[in-house]
Amino acid sequence: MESNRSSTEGRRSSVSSEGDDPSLDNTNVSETGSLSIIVLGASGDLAKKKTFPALFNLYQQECLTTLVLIITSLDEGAAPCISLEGTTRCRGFCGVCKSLMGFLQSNEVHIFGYARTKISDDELRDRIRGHLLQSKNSSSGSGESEDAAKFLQLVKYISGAYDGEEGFRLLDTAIYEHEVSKNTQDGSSRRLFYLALPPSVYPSVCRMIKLFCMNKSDLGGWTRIVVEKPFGKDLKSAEALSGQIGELFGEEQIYRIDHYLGKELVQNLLVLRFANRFFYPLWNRDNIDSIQIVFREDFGTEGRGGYFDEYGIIRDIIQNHLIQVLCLVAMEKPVSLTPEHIRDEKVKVLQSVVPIKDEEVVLGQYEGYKDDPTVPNDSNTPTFATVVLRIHNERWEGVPFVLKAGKALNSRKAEIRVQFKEVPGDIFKCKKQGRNEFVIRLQPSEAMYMKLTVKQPGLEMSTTQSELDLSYQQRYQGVQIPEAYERLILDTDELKEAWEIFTPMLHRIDDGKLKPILYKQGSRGPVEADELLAKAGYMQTHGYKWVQPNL
Ligand SMILES: NC(=O)C1=CN([C@@H]2O[C@H](COP(=O)(O)OP(=O)(O)OC[C@H]3O[C@@H](n4cnc5c(N)ncnc54)[C@H](OP(=O)(O)O)[C@@H]3O)[C@@H](O)[C@H]2O)C=CC1
Ligand SMILES: O=C1O[C@H](COP(=O)(O)O)[C@@H](O)[C@H](O)[C@H]1O
Repeated sequence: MESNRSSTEGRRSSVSSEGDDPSLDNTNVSETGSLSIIVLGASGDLAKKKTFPALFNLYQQECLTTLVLIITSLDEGAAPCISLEGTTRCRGFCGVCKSLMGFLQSNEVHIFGYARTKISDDELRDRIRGHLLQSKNSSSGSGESEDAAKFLQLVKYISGAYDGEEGFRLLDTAIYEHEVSKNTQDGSSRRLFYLALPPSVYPSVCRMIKLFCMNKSDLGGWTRIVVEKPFGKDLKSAEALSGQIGELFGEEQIYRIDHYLGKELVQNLLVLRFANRFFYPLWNRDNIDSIQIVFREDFGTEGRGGYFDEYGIIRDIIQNHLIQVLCLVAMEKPVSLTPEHIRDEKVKVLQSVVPIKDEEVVLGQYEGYKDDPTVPNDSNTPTFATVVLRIHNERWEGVPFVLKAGKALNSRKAEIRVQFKEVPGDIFKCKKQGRNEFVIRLQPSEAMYMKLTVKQPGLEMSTTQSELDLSYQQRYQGVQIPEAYERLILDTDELKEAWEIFTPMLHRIDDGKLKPILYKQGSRGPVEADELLAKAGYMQTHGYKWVQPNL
C-alpha cells in the first residue's frame, strides 16, 4: 500500500512521475471556473442520508465549495481546514481557503448523481428532498424549502453501469456541457468524483472515470476521487485496491474518507487532551481502568443487506470509525497539528496493539437479519461485535480498550466512556456509588460529562453520584454543529495498520471459525458481550442515569 509518509513531497514527486498528464498536476491550478461534484451510487443510502444533505448544508451556508477547499488544504499539507466555525459562513481559516474566499460562486457548481437504478432527475430529487429538510442543521421553515428547491435544481441524474462505456460517456457529456456553459475565459474545470459505493466496484468505476470522464486539459483544473470506507476487505485486498487505483490516479488525486473523524466531538479530542491541564496527569494506566468506544444503532441494515453482508460490522464500523477514535484517545501528543505529525502518533498506537484473542471477542447477529432477500440464508456475518484491544506501551499497558458496535439495538448512540480506577483508601465507601467516569457523547446530543461522587445535599453525610456536564445544545445555543460529511480526512498508513489488527480475526469469521450469537432486535446485543465487558474490569454504576439537561 502506498505510504503517505512524506505526504506533500510524495505527492509532488508522484505528479512528475506521471508524465505530462495535466489533470494530475495540482501544483498550479486555478481554483476558479466550474466545479462538478459527481456522486456515484446516488441511489444509495449514504448518498441520500449523508452526502446530499451535507452538500445542501454547505450550499445553504454559501460555501458549497468547502468540501473542495478542505481537500485542497490537505493537498497543501496544511492542517485540516475547520472552516465553518460552528456558525454560518466559511471563515477561511487555512491559507488555501483564504486565497479562494470570494472567488468561487455557488453558481459555478453543479452536482451529478450517477447509479444503475433507472430514475429521472426528479425522482432522484424526490428521494433526497426529505433528507435535506430533516438534516440536523435545518430549521425547516419556508426559506428552507425554497433553498432545498434551488439546491435540487443543481442536481442532475444519469443512469448507467459501473463498468460500461455508455453511461460514463453520457456522464462526461453532461459534465462537459455544464463546464462550457459556466466557464469564463480563464476559468478551469474541476471534477470531484465521490464514490458512495461498495468498495468492490471502486476499480471498475475508477477505470471508467480515467477512460471517459477526466477533466478536459484545454480547460485546466483537476480531477479528484473521493472513496469511502471500508477500503478493501482485509490487508491484502486493501493493498490490491490501492495498487489498482494507484495505477490510474496519483496519490494527490485520491481522498479516503472516514466521516467519524469529522464529528465535532471527535475533532475536539485533541484539544481536550492536549490543551487542558486537567486531563494530562490522569490520562494513563495509573488512573484509568478501562475505555469503551461504543457505536449503537437502533435500526438494522434496511435494504443495505447486499453491501453489508459482504462486509459485516467489523469492517463497516470498527476497523475504521472506532479505531480512528481509539487512536485519538490513546495517542501521544503530536509534535504539531500538521496531518503528518498527527498521523505519525496514530500509527504508533496502531502498531502497539497486540493480536486480538478469540476469547476477547463476542459477535452477534440480530434475529431477522437473514430475512432480507439479499442476505444468504447461511450468512455468518456479524451485525454486532465487542472486541477488546490491548495497547502494549508505557501509557496503556493493562488498560482494556473495548470497542463495541451493533445494529438493531435498543438505542442509537456513539460515545467514549473512560472509567477511572477506584479511589485508594476510600473513607466514604464510594464503591456503592460507582467509579468516576468521563463520557464523551459523540451523538446524538453532543456532550461531555464527568460522573463524580458528591455529598448528597441535605443534613446527612452520605454520597451520591452526580455529574459535571457540558451539553453542547445547552452551552452553545444557536450554534450550528457541522455534519461530519462537511469535513474530510484519512491516511493510508493508518489504514494499513488498522487492517493488520483486524485481518486475522476477520479471516476466522469468514472461515466460519468464529460465529455470531443471535440477539433480539431492540436489545443490548448478546448478554455474552456484557459478560466480556465485566471480565475486562468494567463496573456499571447502578441507579445512575445521565439525563440531558433542559434548555
Ligand atoms: N450508509 C451510510 O450511512 C454510510 C455508508 N458508507 C459507505 O458508503 C458506501 C456505500 O454505502 P451505502 O450507500 O450505505 O450502500 P448501498 O447499499 O445503499 O449502496 C449504494 C449504491 O451502490 C449500488 N450498489 C449496491 N450494491 C452494489 C453492488 N454489489 N455492486 C454494484 N453496485 C452496488 C446501488 O446503486 P445502483 O444499484 O442504483 O447502481 C446502491 O444504491 C459503503 O462503502 C459504505 O461503507 C460510509 C458512511 C456512512
Ligand atoms: O459508515 C457507516 O456509518 C453509518 C452511521 O453513521 P452515523 O454518522 O450516522 O453514526 C452506518 O449506519 C453505516 O452502516 C456505516 O456504513
